[in-house]
Amino acid sequence: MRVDVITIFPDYFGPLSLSLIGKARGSGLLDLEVHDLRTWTSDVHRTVDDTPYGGGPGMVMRPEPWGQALDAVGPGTLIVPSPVGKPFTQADAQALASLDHLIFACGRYEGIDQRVIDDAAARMPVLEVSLGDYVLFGGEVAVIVIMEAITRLLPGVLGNADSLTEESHAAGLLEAPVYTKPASWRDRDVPDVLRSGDHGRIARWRRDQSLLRTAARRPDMMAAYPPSSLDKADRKT
Ligand SMILES: COc1ccc2nc(C(=O)O)sc2c1
Repeated sequence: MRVDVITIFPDYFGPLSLSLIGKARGSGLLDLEVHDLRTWTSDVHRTVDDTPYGGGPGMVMRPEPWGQALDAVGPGTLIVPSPVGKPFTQADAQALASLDHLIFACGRYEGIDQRVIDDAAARMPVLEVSLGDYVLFGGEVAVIVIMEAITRLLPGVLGNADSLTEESHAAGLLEAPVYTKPASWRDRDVPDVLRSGDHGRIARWRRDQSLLRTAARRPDMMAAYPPSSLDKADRKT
């Protein structure tokens, strides 16, 4: 997968050289390049923003540098983290992980001139996404989160791909509690079923725990969880 990130703060992306993402880059599974938007400015002050038409607080990112930057690195699928974007989900991460070329545009200030998005949409798929109902300083942190969600889904990145099938949101439920040694810790014991060796019982216990957790913490996910799959899964275990 090829990924281009365009930002006025390239140093924000140091974390993408660490851990499993760093390894994915080193092994060639992920070809990631971070670009400084100011590369595509032409004035001595390398200006990327200006006052908003219609008045109002703050500054808006100018269209010219963005247009030239996207011409240079595109076409691909353009992802623009934004407070007005669609909520980013695990399903989005799974869909994006199957694509060949992603381009991330990191907004700052009050945002990017809308014509940049409209012009890009005439030449490539554009997704405006938000991480949640809160506002960050800019898109950079959102890109790091999205990149982590996508990269871990790339074949060969996670040592044990089985982790992907049981984890929260993968199957539409929150995952069950996890335990490791010691069997007793500060007078708290690991549930006996997990030490029983009875894989059928263990699978049923984990599923029940997932359903209880999801119902308690994420009723929205439960509402979206098709009853048919509840029956199917119960038949399986
Ligand atoms: C100006 O660019 C921004 C500003 C805030 C912001 N907040 C996001 C979020 O996902 O919460 S993405 C994003 C982009």
